[in-house]
Formats: sequence, C-alpha cells, structure tokens
Amino acid sequence: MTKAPILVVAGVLTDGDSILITQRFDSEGGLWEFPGGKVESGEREPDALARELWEELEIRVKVGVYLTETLHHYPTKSILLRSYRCEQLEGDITLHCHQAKAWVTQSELDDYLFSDADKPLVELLKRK
Ligand SMILES: Nc1nc2c([nH]c(=O)n2[C@H]2C[C@H](O)[C@@H](COP(=O)(O)OP(=O)(O)OP(=O)(O)O)O2)c(=O)[nH]1
Repeated sequence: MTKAPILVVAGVLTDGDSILITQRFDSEGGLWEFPGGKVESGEREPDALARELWEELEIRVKVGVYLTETLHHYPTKSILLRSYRCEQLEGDITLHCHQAKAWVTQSELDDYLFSDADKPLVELLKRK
C-alpha cells in the first residue's frame, strides 16, 4: 500500500532581489532548500510555516501568498511540498537546523543543488 504523502510547507523570504535558501546538513544530504518543515496534525499551513521558521531560523514572519505545490516521490517517502511567500517581521536569522544559508538572486538559483521536490518552485521563482 502506498503511504500518504508527508505535508511540508516551505517559505520564500526575499530581501530586495535576493531569496533566502538554506542548506541541509551533509548528514542529511547537504542539498539546498527553502526553510520550513512538516505540518503537524490539526495545524494550519501558515501557522506551521511560521512555527518552523521560528524553530529553524529564530525569525517571526508573516506568511503571505501561496506560491505552488509539488508532489514528489522519494524512494522511501512522498512529500507534498507547498510554498508560500513570507515577510520577515522580527529577529535576526540564526541557523538551528541547517549548515548554511545564502541570499541568492533568481539567476543564481541554478548554482545550487536543490532537493528534487524543490525544482518546480525554483523554476517558478526564476520566472517571477
Ligand atoms: N523544509 C523543507 N523540507 C523539504 C524541502 N524539500 C524537500 O524535499 N523537503 C523534505 C525534507 C524532509 O524530508 C521534509 C521536511 O522535513 P523537516 O525535517 O524539514 O521537517 P521538520 O522540521 O518538521 O522535521 P522533524 O521535526 O520531523 O525532524 O521535506 C524544502 O524545500 N524545505
């Protein structure tokens, strides 16, 4: 039987022309992604995203417009990745769950290796 996909929310924060991306630890594959995480049972997606960005980056955000979703099947699990624009309200970014962060322009996104689930979002951001 196929397992239900894991619902994951990801935030796209911008500063001028730059977009924030974060890198998972090498022990987790070392790929780049958009910060966020799993939605807990009963949680609204924007609340989950705001919680994750606080836990992962120590920033308070306002979750804005929904961008896109991708259903991606990894060998051991399926992820439904739903992304939203976010606006930083408070705090200085402190990494708790990633080994690095980068602020990149649209054209620089291609220089980073993203999780497969993120590729449609990356393509969307390159066109925006
Ligand atoms: N946050 C995030 N996760 C992503 C992205 N792309 C992608 O495939 N994933 C996957 C990696 C993980 O398998 C899953 C998210 O798990 P996570 O470990 O970040 O979430 P979490 O903080 O709630 O996890 P945990 O407490 O259970 O460890 O989604 C992305 O852009 N952002």
